[in-house]
Amino acid sequence: MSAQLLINDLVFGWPGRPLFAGWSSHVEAGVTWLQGPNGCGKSTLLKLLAGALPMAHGSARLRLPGQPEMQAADDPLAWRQQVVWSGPDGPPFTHLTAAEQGGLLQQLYPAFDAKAWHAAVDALGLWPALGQTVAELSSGTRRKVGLAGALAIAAPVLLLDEPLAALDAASMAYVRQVLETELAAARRIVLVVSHEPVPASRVQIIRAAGD
Ligand SMILES: Nc1ncnc2c1ncn2[C@@H]1O[C@H](COP(=O)(O)OP(=O)(O)OP(=O)(O)O)[C@@H](O)[C@H]1O
Repeated sequence: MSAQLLINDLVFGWPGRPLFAGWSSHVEAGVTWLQGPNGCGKSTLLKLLAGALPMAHGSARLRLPGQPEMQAADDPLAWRQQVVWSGPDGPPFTHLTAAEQGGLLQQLYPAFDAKAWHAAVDALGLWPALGQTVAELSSGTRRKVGLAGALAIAAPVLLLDEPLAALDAASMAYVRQVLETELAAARRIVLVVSHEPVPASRVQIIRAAGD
């Protein structure tokens, strides 16, 4: 059995904007590309799955080979160590340098892989940025620091929100190559929200409730 993410009866909306009204899905290992019109709730869905937003109702469960099933709500810390999210704004602690971000992730995530961090830093051209605080970096470089961190954690679930947006051509090619590798390995679950084409095993279309 490979990794499986099961979303059951998800209900969530923002005030005046219902998004999910009892939505269920079953995500297998491999790269799944989430598509849908602007504002349908793709980014919100990734935040819900990351545990950064509470569901109004429903559940997210993770099945990993040889391990007991986990539920997001049961142990939020354990969930976050298995489910890594990278958003378009870069890492949250902007007073830390890019190098310190790597150090922080190493302490937080047992699955942090220092070699993969250095490979991502190299490929994304981040060496000159390592000594600067995230707040001092351009928005594109900030995103790259967040992305390098997420790609360095060998967690069973990786959630990428617009990983290609605002990247230079070389960095885009690197992210696509990482996704190709994930596709070939198909060992973990990678969910990607992107308006740019990404290599993927399957596409899932999202529509907001009521649209
Ligand atoms: N923090 C928030 N507070 C209130 N409403 C929000 C918040 N975040 C998102 N929304 C609303 O929820 C809806 C879905 O937003 P979301 O960013 O998840 O959509 P999306 O499908 O990722 O859109 P896009 O393709 O434009 O990036 C939008 O109508 C948005 O305005």
